[in-house]
Amino acid sequence: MSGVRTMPVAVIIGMMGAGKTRVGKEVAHIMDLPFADADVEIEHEVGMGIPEFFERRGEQAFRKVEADLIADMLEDFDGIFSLGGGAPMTPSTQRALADYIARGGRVVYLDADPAEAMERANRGGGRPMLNGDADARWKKLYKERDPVFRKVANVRVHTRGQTPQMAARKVMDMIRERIVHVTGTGIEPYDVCIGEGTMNHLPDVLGEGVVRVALIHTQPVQRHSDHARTLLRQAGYTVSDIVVPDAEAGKTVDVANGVWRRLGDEGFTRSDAIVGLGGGAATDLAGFIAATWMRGIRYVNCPTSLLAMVDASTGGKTGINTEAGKNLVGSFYTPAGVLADMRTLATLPNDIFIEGLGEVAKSGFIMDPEILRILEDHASELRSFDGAMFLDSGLKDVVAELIEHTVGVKAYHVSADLKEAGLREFLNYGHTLGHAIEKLEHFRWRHGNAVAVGCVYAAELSHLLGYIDQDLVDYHRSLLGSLGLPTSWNNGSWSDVLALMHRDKKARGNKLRFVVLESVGHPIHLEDPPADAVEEAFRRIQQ
Ligand SMILES: NC(=O)c1ccc[n+]([C@@H]2O[C@H](COP(=O)([O-])OP(=O)(O)OC[C@H]3O[C@@H](n4cnc5c(N)ncnc54)[C@H](O)[C@@H]3O)[C@@H](O)[C@H]2O)c1
Ligand SMILES: O=C(O)C(=O)C[C@@H](O)[C@H](O)[C@H](O)COP(=O)(O)O
Repeated sequence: MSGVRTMPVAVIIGMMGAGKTRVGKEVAHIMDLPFADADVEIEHEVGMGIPEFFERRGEQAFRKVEADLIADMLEDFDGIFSLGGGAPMTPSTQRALADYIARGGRVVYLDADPAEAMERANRGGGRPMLNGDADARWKKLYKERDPVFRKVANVRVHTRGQTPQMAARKVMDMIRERIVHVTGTGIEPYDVCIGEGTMNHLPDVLGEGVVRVALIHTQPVQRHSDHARTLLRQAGYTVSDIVVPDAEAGKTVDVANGVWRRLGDEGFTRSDAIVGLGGGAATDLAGFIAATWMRGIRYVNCPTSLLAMVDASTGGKTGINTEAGKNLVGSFYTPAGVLADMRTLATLPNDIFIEGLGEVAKSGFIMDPEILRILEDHASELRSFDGAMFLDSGLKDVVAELIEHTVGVKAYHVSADLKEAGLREFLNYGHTLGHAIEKLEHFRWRHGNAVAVGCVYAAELSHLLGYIDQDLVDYHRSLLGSLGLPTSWNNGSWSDVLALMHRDKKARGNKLRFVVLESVGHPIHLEDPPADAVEEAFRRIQQ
């Protein structure tokens, strides 16, 4: 073994005949990686074929050699590694795979159609585990192994009816996925899956108990909702397609009422589910419907805007706007999963992409300087985002990295403080003024743009009170400006702004509360700051 600790890019498991070797080789070929098959490695090591080894030494001896070899390869092989069908049944291998996953590994369960796999497994013979009535043996083994495979794998790929090339593409997309795990007190753990084709996981995330699915989406994302509907119908769900008014026009009590009526008319029960697909407005509404229908049913978010991917779809803040203000009615209600399918970004207009960078930068300011570095390094490419070119460009990896980091910041705060008793308020950096701007602009200003101005305002306030120096205020303006985000606003009176800031959810009684920075990555709560500083900071963002 070499001194440097390395590990496979992916480990492929599955039943005999699932295509582990064929598909694994194809994945390795496309990704330009080495491929190893545990059975072939074992044959080299023991100097004979597996049937002969079984016959001479028995299954127990074989499993011991197999487990030792797998343990070594999990520490020392940097490619695609396919395991024999029975390997994951050995407890020490299960532990080694769990450790590999904990180190960031991907254990892919290649879940083939039983008839196809059985037919392939029987071809050519040479499988000691299928001696006798091969079909009956295969079925028995499947019954024992399938639940274990599901447990030990963190990626499951269905290959029914697919050519090895198609299955390999699917595996590749899935092993390239980035997954952020959200957990914490009061949270049923769930994953945010980021990558190309993550929407394909919808049936797995919804699960088997669900019968009807309400697919809530807006018209501009029709192409993506068509795809989701097809996936859901293929998986056997009864799908109600619910198109809601676009953007903030969808986050109203009238729209919510219309959706509740549809759910009632179509017989939605507690075992049914909601899928929210679209920008943050659609996922906020869908989550709110899920939280309120029968006091809470399962929901999955499929965010399609950058902002929804990095922020709105995760964390369980659901809600609508009312006459009183933005997001003042809602609930904390956690999704069963979030599928951020980067393919959907191919149709995203440039201005809506840029808006999303407002929340990305906010997350950098409050916690993760790496986000700020990536934004600085790629500002001009990000600013020129073009959906039509995006998936074939190098920007794709940059954006995936930004999404993963930003969701990580969100998950950290949400995991520690789901109901926003303190720490989670830091995610609201820039929002006290931001929400007021949105309301005064009758929601024609985009959320992320308003948050960008709000961050500059918070920086000015922090500087006026002596927490940060002018350089950091200037940095806010230059970074946000370089991304194409606004840094000033001059379209409303101070008294209107102040009144709305008093309705912010962070306010207590007559006292305003803000989130400000002490330095990058160190936000603090600012309670009841002096009125003249609060107003002077506003004057400074008017220019
Ligand atoms: N719940 C939370 O934690 C949270 C966090 C941040 C923001 N939000 C909310 O999210 C909303 C803002 O989200 P947003 O910026 O996504 O705005 P949005 O939902 O209004 O979407 C912006 C526009 O882009 C369209 N769109 C989205 N994806 C598209 C795609 N792939 N192709 C083409 N068009 C697409 C939408 O239909 C809409 O017209 C606000 O209501 C904000 O309050 C909520
Ligand atoms: O998740 C949170 O908590 C946030 O504050 C994230 C914000 O970026 C987001 O805009 C959220 O919708 C604002 O929530 P609100 O409670 O201020 O309405």
